[in-house]
Amino acid sequence: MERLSRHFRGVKAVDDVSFAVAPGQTVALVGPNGAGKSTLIQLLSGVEKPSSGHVFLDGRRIDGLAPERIARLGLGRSFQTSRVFPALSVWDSVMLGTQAGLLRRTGSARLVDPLTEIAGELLGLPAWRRRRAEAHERARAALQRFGERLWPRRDQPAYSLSYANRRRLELARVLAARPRFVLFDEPAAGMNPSETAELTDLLLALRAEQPQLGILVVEHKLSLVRRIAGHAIVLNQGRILATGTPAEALDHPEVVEAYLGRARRRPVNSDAHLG
Ligand SMILES: Nc1ncnc2c1ncn2[C@@H]1O[C@H](COP(=O)(O)OP(=O)(O)OP(=O)(O)O)[C@@H](O)[C@H]1O
Repeated sequence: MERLSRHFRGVKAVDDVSFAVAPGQTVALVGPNGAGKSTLIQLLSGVEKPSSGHVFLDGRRIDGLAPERIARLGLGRSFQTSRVFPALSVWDSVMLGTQAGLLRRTGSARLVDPLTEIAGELLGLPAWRRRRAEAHERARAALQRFGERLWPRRDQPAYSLSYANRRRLELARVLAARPRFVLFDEPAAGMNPSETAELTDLLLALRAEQPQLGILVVEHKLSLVRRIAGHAIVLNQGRILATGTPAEALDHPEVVEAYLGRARRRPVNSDAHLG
């Protein structure tokens, strides 16, 4: 993103921010409440439009595009609160997630064309059967990534899942699209320390399996940030306050002074909560 800003009636939520995430890089975005992290994710995923500045994906400007178009170009995102429909089954929720990835390949202009879908299903067209088999495979892989957490519950409605499993389902939905870049908005929010450690291991495994995946993760839990991110960016009042390795950025004197006063008195590897 280049000189990206978003102002809301005088509030500079994001103010002249520029940085890049390369394929294979994991970047953490941290900062206190109200720093502008969520607004930045909204801008990158097309939900909000910038007041000024640009967003590029593979050198192509995407800041004017609709969110579903951006998703189809290979930029997936999770939401702070799960976006899966409560009444849908776990399986159907993840099947929905497969659509962006499959349509990216076919280049279809629409997310789902209902008439084609119905005709394909009724007639059992070969192309439709292939696409469906591929969607099944992606959904299965995305759910099984979470071990026994989601797969045995695939026929249950999403509302019956525990809180942590609903968060996992949100990530499975994103990963089922096989994005090339992902934006994770507080994936560990509300998780206890052992759930957070499990999620950290899962993200490390994901990175090992997909070494070209670019990840931008907003997270308050510094234990996760320190383990998975190669690079950290600290935002404060919409602007970049510090960047570097997580150790450099988080231990930067200004950051420590402003936000980690409490955490500094705790062991360094504690699950300090920034903000
Ligand atoms: N739609 C909006 N209208 C007006 N102000 C907004 C809007 N969205 C965000 N803001 C303001 O922009 C600033 C940045 O908010 P944002 O939610 O991006 O911060 P954040 O770093 O994600 O915080 P948190 O960690 O609490 O999620 C805040 O002052 C917020 O009140």
